[in-house]
Amino acid sequence: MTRLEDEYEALIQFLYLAPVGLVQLEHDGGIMMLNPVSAQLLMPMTQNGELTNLFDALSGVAPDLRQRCAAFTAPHGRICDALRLQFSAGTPGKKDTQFLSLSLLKLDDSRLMAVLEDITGQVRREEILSRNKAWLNAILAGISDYAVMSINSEGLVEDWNDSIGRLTGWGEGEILGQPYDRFFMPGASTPDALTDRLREAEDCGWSLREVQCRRHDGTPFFASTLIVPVHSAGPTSDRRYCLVIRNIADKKEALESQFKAAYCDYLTGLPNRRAFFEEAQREFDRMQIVPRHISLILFDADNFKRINDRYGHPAGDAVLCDLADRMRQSFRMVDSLCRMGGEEFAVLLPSTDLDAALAGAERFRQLVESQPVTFDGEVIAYSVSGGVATNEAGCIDIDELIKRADRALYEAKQKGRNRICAWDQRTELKVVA
Ligand SMILES: Nc1nc2c(ncn2[C@@H]2O[C@H](COP(=O)(O)OP(=O)(O)OP(=O)(O)O)[C@@H](O)[C@H]2O)c(=O)[nH]1
Repeated sequence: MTRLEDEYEALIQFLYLAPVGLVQLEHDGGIMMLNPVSAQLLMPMTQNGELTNLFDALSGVAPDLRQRCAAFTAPHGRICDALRLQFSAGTPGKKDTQFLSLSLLKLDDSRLMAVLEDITGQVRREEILSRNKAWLNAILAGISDYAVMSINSEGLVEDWNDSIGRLTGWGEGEILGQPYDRFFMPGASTPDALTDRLREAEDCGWSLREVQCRRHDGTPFFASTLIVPVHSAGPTSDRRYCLVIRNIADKKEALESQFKAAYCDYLTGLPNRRAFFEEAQREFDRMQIVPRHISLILFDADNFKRINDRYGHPAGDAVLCDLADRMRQSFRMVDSLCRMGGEEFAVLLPSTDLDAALAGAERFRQLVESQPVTFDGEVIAYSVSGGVATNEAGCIDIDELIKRADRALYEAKQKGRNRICAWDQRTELKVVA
C-alpha cells in the first residue's frame, strides 16, 4: 500500500472508532460519509430508516441549519458550536427525551463536517443540580435567624441569598467578594485569624466560635459562627467552605454566665489566667503553622498598696475595675486581656509587632494617667507601668514571652514607674516613656 493509502485507511479507522458521531456532508446537507456512532445517534430522527440528508433528518429539531450554512460566507470555519438539540427517542409508550450536541464545521467550499454527541446524561445531571440549587435557595430564603454562605480558600464570600440580607442587613454588592469578617465587629478578627479558622475547619472538620457580629447599620449582635469545609478533591485554591452565622442573642446570657464562672476574674470580669493561657497556647500553635508576630504587654498598677492604705480596699477594687474597663476600651477585640492576679494585668496582641505593641501600651499608660477615678466622692489619681515583649529571637512559647515582658516591667518600676519598657534582643531592654 502507498503512504497515501495508509493514511486514508488510518483516517477511516479513526472515523469508525471515534466515540463521537462524525458526519461528512455536502453543502446542502447530503451525507457523504458517517461513522457508526452518528448513525446510531441520528436513527430516532430518520424517516423510514432513510438517512441521506442531515439537514432533512434534523429539520424537526434544528430547522434553520440550511439557512445557517447559506449565511456562513467564510471559506472555512465553525458554523455552529455545541448546539443543543432536544428530541424524543420515540420508545413506544414512553416519553423519552434525549439531547444531542451538534457542532458544524465548514471544511472547504464543497464539504462540511458535523460532530454529534449524546449529552443526555450531562443534561440530566444539570437538571438535578439546578433543582437542588433551587431547593437549597428556597430553604435559605425561608431562614430568618441563620445566614448561610459559601466562602473560598481566601475567606471571601462567594454567594448571596436572602437569609444573609435578612440577618445582617448588608446588601449583595457589599458582601460578594468581601472577606467573611465583614460581618464581625471591627477588631474582632485579623487577616491571620481569618485563614486560621479555615485551616482549623480543615483539620478538625469544623470551626465554631461565638463572635460579636455587626449589622449593616452598625448595631451589634452576638452570633455563633460555624465554618465547615465543603470537600472537593481539587487543589487547595479550589477549596470551598460553608459559613453559618446564627444569631444567639437569646442564649448569650446563659452562655456568658457559664463562661464567666470558669474563665473570668470575679472582680473585674476580665478573662482569668486559665482563659489567657489557653488562648495564648492556641495563638502560639497557630504561629508554628504560619509564622507571625505575637506581642505581650504586662501592666502593673503603681504603688497600689498606698491606694488601698489611703482610700480603703473597696476604693482599690474600684481602681482595678476602672483599669479593666479602660483596657477593654483601648485594645482590639482580637487582643486577649487578662487579670493575671492582684494589680497585674496582661494583653496578648496577635499579629502585632513590637513597635505597634509599644505604641498601644504607651497610649494606655497616658490614658490612665490623664483620667483619675472617682470613688465615694474621692478623686483617685493612679498610674501604671508596663513591660512589652514580642516573640522575636527564638521565643516559641508564652512562658518565655511572659518572662521577657516581666523583665521589662521590672525595669519600668526600677526606673521610677508610670512608664513603659520593652524587652529588646540586642540591648535586652529599651525605655519608651
Ligand atoms: N483592693 C484590692 N487590693 C488588692 C487586690 N489584690 C491585691 N491587692 C493589693 O495590692 C497591693 C500590691 O502591693 P505591692 O505588691 O507592694 O505593689 P505596689 O504597692 O503596687 O507597688 P509597685 O508594684 O512596686 O508599684 C497589696 O497591698 C495587695 O493587698 C484586690 O483584689 N483588691
